[in-house]
Parts: sequence; structure tokens; C-alpha cells
Amino acid sequence: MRGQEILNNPFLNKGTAFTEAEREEFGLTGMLPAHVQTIQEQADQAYAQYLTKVNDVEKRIFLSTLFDTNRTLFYYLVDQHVAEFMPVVYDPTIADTIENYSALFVNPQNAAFLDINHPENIEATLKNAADGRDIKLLVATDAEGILGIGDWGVQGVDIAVGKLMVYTAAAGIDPASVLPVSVDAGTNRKELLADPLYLGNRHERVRGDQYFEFIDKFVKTAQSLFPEMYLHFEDFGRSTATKILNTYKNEWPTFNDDIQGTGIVVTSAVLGALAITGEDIKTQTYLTYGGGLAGTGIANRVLAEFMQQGLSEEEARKHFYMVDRQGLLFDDDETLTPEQKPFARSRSEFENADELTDLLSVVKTVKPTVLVGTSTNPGSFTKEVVEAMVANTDYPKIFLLSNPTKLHEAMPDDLIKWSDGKALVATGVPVDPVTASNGVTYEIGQANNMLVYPGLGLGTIVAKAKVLSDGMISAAAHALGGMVDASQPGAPVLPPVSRLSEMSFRVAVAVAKQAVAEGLNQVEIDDVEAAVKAAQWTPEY
Ligand SMILES: NC(=O)c1ccc[n+]([C@@H]2O[C@H](COP(=O)([O-])OP(=O)(O)OC[C@H]3O[C@@H](n4cnc5c(N)ncnc54)[C@H](O)[C@@H]3O)[C@@H](O)[C@H]2O)c1
Ligand SMILES: O=C(O)C[C@H](O)C(=O)O
Ligand SMILES: [Mn+2]
Repeated sequence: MRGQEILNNPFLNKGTAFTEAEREEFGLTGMLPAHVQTIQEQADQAYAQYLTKVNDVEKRIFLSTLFDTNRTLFYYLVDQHVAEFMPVVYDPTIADTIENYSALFVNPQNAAFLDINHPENIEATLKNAADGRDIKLLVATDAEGILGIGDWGVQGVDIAVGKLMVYTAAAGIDPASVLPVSVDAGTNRKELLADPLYLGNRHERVRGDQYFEFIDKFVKTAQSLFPEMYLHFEDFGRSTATKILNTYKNEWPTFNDDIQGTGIVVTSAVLGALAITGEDIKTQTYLTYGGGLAGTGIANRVLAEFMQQGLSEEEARKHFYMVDRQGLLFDDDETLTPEQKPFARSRSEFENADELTDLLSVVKTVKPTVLVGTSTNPGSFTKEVVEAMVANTDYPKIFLLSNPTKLHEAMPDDLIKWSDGKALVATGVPVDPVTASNGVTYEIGQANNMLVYPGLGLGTIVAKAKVLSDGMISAAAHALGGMVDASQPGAPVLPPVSRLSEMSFRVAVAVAKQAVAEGLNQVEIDDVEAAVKAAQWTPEY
């Protein structure tokens, strides 16, 4: 590759940082202004431009352009402003760019666009998008359930690109080894089907055998092209995601972020909260509000933690309740999903079973100490709900997982106010600290799977693990322990995003060690820490 081709290749381009010798060697003589910049000078200049952008969408577009032009500089800059940039390149701003993807489109960003109508093109598509790169990590989405904002068809590709940005920024996954994948199976969003700018397939979602056969062909083709791949599924729908995960998880390293990643981070948040309050997990009563992919995925992981801490499955299940649209879930309900069924209770347990159709009645009756919102129903954790929780515990743990911000079940300042500073709060996206009337400033932990999925992927890739095992997932959930400062009044239940690299490293090491302990590693590792470090890419020329 020479000249213009290099300047147009974001994996190779250094822009004005090409030295004189490089300019000569690569046929770039005279193609750049004379002064050779350092990467720090480029980063300072880019950051100054970034600051002139008037809103977060403009900021994200600016950073995306940098990403499209020069990936090394992009990650160098992100590294210097990680906590500031995450809400811009990732959640919540990404929700806005997904909703406007077709209108804003300028660059396919090296994604593979798989078209359900052309299964015969899967191999060519993956090869073209990989362009000879050695792919180790794929993030695939069919965008049926983007965050909490629903079905966005091909526009959801941004979430695959964004999650991969986080993988590199957090865990140092080599950006040349990753591939974002859009599975365009159509969309059921009428506005998109009617939008002349819409860039995806303009038909309703393909379902059933044709859909699953397409996914199967994609997974198998990707596996044969990229035998070392770690396959991350993101934002698939409630009716397909578990089935897809279960089909492949015992064959190859396969991960569903919404089910497993979220399960890990909320388990970490529960453990962080217990470290602060000094309570035993076995004294906790856990209520899920919104029993979808994330809600059931989290409940299963926290349940596994109860069992790891000594309870039988039967005993542990007694601590769990689940509410969905219909109210508390009961086992005589024929509309339950397969994932909800194990969490459904028997009506005979309650004298007032027929009244348990709303969150407040359920909270008053089952007396939860942990309340986790994955409902996409904003404002549902009302003052009455919080007061009912406080009536039964001095340490109400209330986690607002529904993203983006506008979908949070409550706002943290209200939770702190309504609970007189008792609530231990976490949110899916970053929020400002809250100073309560007692003068304590509460830092709000960010219960977003971004705290764990980058390290989980890195650890699995470093170990070349055959599969991603339950033990590896559990190890990840424990890896953040010790990073919460339990002695500090108002301490967050999870470590701050400013420590994202450290968290990712810890998770990667714990996961790779567990893979080795289970004999799942397909490569010899003597020193796991050293192996993880050696595998990390750093943004430098
Ligand atoms: N913070 C994180 O890391 C993280 C991770 C995954 C998902 N999430 C968020 O969790 C939310 C749910 O995601 P998902 O993938 O589980 O979606 P999903 O569609 O699978 O689940 C949502 C569930 O909420 C239920 N629900 C809807 N309205 C309700 C209401 N009024 N009362 C009770 N239940 C109601 C639905 O019936 C469904 O079962 C989204 O907002 C998503 O952004 C956050
Ligand atoms: O993407 C996120 O911010 C977290 C999560 O995977 C979600 O779907 O909300
Ligand atoms: Mn998601």
C-alpha cells in the first residue's frame, strides 16, 4: 500500500505524524504539510476541536470521523479522556446516533452488513469487511432490542461499532482484530420502513427457520474464517437471544452481553453494596422489575452467587421474585417466557395474590432488599415504592439499569431524597453525584456491562479458551471485589469508570486464570498477568 491508499486506511494512517523518512518510503512526499506533528500535538489539536462541538451528538460525530480517519489517534485521545468520552462514543449518546443513523451516514466503519435475503453472500461479506485482518473478536447485532429503545434495523450497527470502541479503550483489544457485524433481518419499526432515507432492508423482520438458518450460516462461516474468534451478541430480541446463545455456547467462545455481561456487573454491584453495608447475601430478598433478557440474565447470575455462598438452589430461589407487565409472575401464567418460568411463584404462597399486579403492592408484600429495574419503564420506581422498601430495610439497594437515561426507572437524586440517604443506587449510564440533605455526597456507580465485557473478552482471547464457561463468568463477577471503598461515606457500589482500564485488566486476568484452572485454555500460559499485558494493544505510532 502506498500514498493515498495509506492515508485512507484508518488502521495505517498517521496523518501529519508521518515522519520524513516514512513519507519518502510510503510515497507520501508532498501529500502532507511540511511540519511533522507528534501524536500528543495531534491529540491536543483534536481535543480543542472536540470542545467546540455544541452537543453530544456533534461530539460523537467528530470523534467518529477521527475514528474513520486514524484509529491510533482516536484511541490515544480516548485514553486521555475515558470517563468524559464514554457517554459520548457509547451510551447514552449512541442511542441518538442509532435513531438517526441513516440520516447521518457517512462511513460504513469497517462493519460487515449481512443481508438476510442473501445468505450466499455471508462469506464474501465477512471476508470483504475483514480485508485480510486477523479477526479475533466479533460483535454482532440484529438490533431487535437496542438498549431499551427497541427495533432499529440496520441502524443498530452503531451499537456493534460502539461496543468495540469500548473493548479497545478499556481492555486494549487490537482494533485491527475486531469486526462489527450487522445482521439485517428487516425491521418492524414502521417509521423506518416508511423513511426514504432508511438504509436497511425495507421489510418486516424475517422470523422462524429462515432467520435461525441465516444465523447458523453466519456463525459457522465466521468460525471457519476466524477460528480464534470470540463472538459477542448484542441487543438481539427477547425471543431469539437465549436460543442463539444456547446453540453455540458449548461449542465456541460465545457471549451474550445483555444476558451474561449485565448479570456479571449487577452481581458485582450487589457484592459491592454488601461490602459497604456489611450484610450477608443470604439475608437479601431480590426483586426483578422487567423480566426480559437482562432481567432474567441478571437474576440467574445473582442466584448462582447465592448458591456459591452456600444455599441450595431450592433455598436460593425463595429469595427471588420477578415482576413484568402483568405484575408478580405466577406459575399458572401461560404467557411466561422460558427464562421467566423458573422465577415464577405459586399463588398459594400469598393471601393477596390477586392484588399483586403492580410494583408497589409487590414491594409491600415481598419486602425486597434489592430492586433491579430492567423494564424500560421510566418513573416506575416512585416515592411510594422507595418508602415501602425503606420500611423493610435500612439498606435498600436500587439499581436502575434501563438505558438510555430517559428510560431509568427513577432518577438517583430522588431515590436518595426519598430514602433519606439510605438507598445504595447504581445506574446504567453515568449520572452526577448527589449531595443529600445530610451533607453526604453520594457517588453513583455505573452498572453498565461495559465494566466487565472488555476484560471478559480479553481474558478469553488470551487463554484461547475453548468456550466461555460459567466458572469464567463467575470469576469476572468477583474480579471487581476490593475495588469498592467501603469505608467512604457515600461510596459507589461499583468502581468509577475512570478506572475502566484497571477493571478490565483485573477481569481479564481472573477470567484467563479460571480458563486455565478448568483446562479450557488452548495455549500454555505460565504467567497470566504477563500474558494479558503482552496481548494488550497500545495506541502509539
Ligand atoms: N445497564 C446495562 O448494562 C444494561 C444491560 C442490558 C440491558 N439494559 C437495559 O435493560 C432494559 C431491558 O433490556 P432487555 O434487553 O432486557 O429488554 P427486554 O425487552 O428483553 O426486556 C424488557 C422487559 O421489561 C418488561 N416490561 C416492559 N414494560 C414493563 C412495565 N411497564 N412493567 C414491568 N415490566 C415491563 C417487558 O415485558 C420485558 O420482559 C433496556 O432499557 C436496556 O437498555 C441495561
Ligand atoms: O449498551 C449499553 O449501554 C448496555 C446494555 O447492553 C444495554 O443494552 O442497555
Ligand atoms: Mn445491550
